[in-house]
Amino acid sequence: MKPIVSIEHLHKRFCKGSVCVANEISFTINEGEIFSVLGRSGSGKTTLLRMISGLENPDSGTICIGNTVVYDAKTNLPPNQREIAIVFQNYALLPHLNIAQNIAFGSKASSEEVLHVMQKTKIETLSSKYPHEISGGQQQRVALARAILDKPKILLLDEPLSNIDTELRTILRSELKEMIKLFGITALFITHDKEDAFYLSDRIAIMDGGDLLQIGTPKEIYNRPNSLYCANFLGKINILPQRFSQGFQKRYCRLDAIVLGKGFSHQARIQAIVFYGNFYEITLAFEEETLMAYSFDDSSV
Ligand SMILES: Nc1ncnc2c1ncn2[C@@H]1O[C@H](COP(=O)(O)OP(=O)(O)OP(=O)(O)O)[C@@H](O)[C@H]1O
Repeated sequence: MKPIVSIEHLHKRFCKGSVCVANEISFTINEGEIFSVLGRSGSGKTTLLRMISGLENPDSGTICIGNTVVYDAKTNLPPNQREIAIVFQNYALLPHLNIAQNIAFGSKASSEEVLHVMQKTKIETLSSKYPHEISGGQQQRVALARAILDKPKILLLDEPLSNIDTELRTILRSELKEMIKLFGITALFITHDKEDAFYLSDRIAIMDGGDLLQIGTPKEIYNRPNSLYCANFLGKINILPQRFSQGFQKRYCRLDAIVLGKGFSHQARIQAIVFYGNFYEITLAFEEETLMAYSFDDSSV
């Protein structure tokens, strides 16, 4: 796999050194990959994206995009020389320009290339409309068309699905993935939403307090979290008491890893049952501890 973005030992502190937002971060993003940085608010995701794009200066480290060093101790290329494109949360379309003008704005692309990208993103019929006259989904496609027109090496997506209601979000998310894969774009997606990250990503990096805690495929980080923080962050877990952890390699396990009624031979009192529609969440009380499990089977509840 060919790395398109390589970050080495990226370091950044704010507020005269008191807030660390990037702590010696190193990772690569491969060609054609959707790579997500997932973390809680304030974990440093946006600052990382801003440093890659050249909108924020790191304190130290190296950033390479394609074969070009865009930042190191001696280099600091401005955003327009980094071969990047950014899609912001609100899409940042210019209200006084029509859709075709919005897409072509600031680009050296020919009118044929603008038309081609509009056809590919299925927005050619919106050409003379203005941003306020089109839907949220169409706005996303316009923002994407504008971003990919100049064939950036990396597309940076800064929480584009935030503040959108659940129903539309699901549609936009699937369109976003379809478009990115259709154009073979390499993308860095910043998000605090686990479901979005799982849906969109080839690999996910979990970030907290300026640290990159774990990088892996969605399955790897869900099934083999490398810390209690990552395990907890991605879904509910049980921290296993010693007597249950016999036979398990791990100290903790996910609720869906416990199958009730099949060889589960410990005496327990059912403390709570919560019905979630397609499954139950059951809290079992033992003598000294509680354990939570999911059941997808009405007969065991
Ligand atoms: N220009 C700045 N000056 C001082 N502190 C800043 C600055 N920008 C960000 N911070 C602080 O750095 C930390 C990380 O901010 P950042 O916006 O990168 O986090 P985030 O994970 O993207 O959060 P969110 O999802 O809320 O945007 C926060 O504590 C924030 O208050």
